[in-house]
Amino acid sequence: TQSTRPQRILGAVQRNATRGDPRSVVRAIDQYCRNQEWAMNVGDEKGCILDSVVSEVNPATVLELGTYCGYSTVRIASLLPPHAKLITLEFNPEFAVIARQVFAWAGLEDKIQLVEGASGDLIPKMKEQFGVETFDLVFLDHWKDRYLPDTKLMEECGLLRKGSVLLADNVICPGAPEYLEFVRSSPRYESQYFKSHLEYTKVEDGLEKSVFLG
Ligand SMILES: O=C(NC/C=C/[C@H]1O[C@@H](n2cnc3cncnc32)[C@H](O)[C@@H]1O)c1cc([N+](=O)[O-])cc(O)c1O
Ligand SMILES: [Mg+2]
Repeated sequence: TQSTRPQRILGAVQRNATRGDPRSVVRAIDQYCRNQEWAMNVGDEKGCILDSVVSEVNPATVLELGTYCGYSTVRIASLLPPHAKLITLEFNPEFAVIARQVFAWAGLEDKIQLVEGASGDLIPKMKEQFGVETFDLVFLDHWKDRYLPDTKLMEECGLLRKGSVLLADNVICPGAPEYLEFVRSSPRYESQYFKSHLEYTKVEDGLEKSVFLG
């Protein structure tokens, strides 16, 4: 039977990456998606911006919305301090199965908690079910029309504190216009645009970093 794109990405990791070496997993996925088959990973160019924001924030608690194959999850987790926690939400069970194997190959299972379900349902349960107070960093990379409603939901659920950083992928392509308008005009956020390119292409895209001011 025909394999799926996530299955082929996992195959590229298992063939080309070194077990327990997260950076080799990231490199294997980038090489496969640049040379063989495009996929919606944040990619190597925007990934460097992601790395710099993660290093600057040095978060103890991270929330990722939209795991897909786990490329950005591995990229973030590989930079976290020893006792930091990364929770990633994914509602497609097939993608979750692949992502868990990618985390295992990278040797990062202990740092990453993948929770299967829809962000809109899971965000209100974060405190009670997952013992989270607030998130130091949130990486938004799920359906673009969910960025704004989920941000408002995180605020309402008290999951953001003064200084929490939201980092959103694809604010230009495919685009998240309502989200961008909100974080750039709201007095409760200090926003900054990092211009880059859509993964593995020359098309403009970028990341928007928004600090919650409380
Ligand atoms: O569409 C894009 N991303 C959507 C990502 C979606 C991923 O997040 C999950 N998800 C969605 N809502 C969810 C709610 N809750 C949990 N998981 C969820 C989906 O099951 C998928 O694994 C995209 C598209 C392009 N592009 O060039 O077309 C480029 C990119 O970088 C992209 O990120
Ligand atoms: Mg993306």
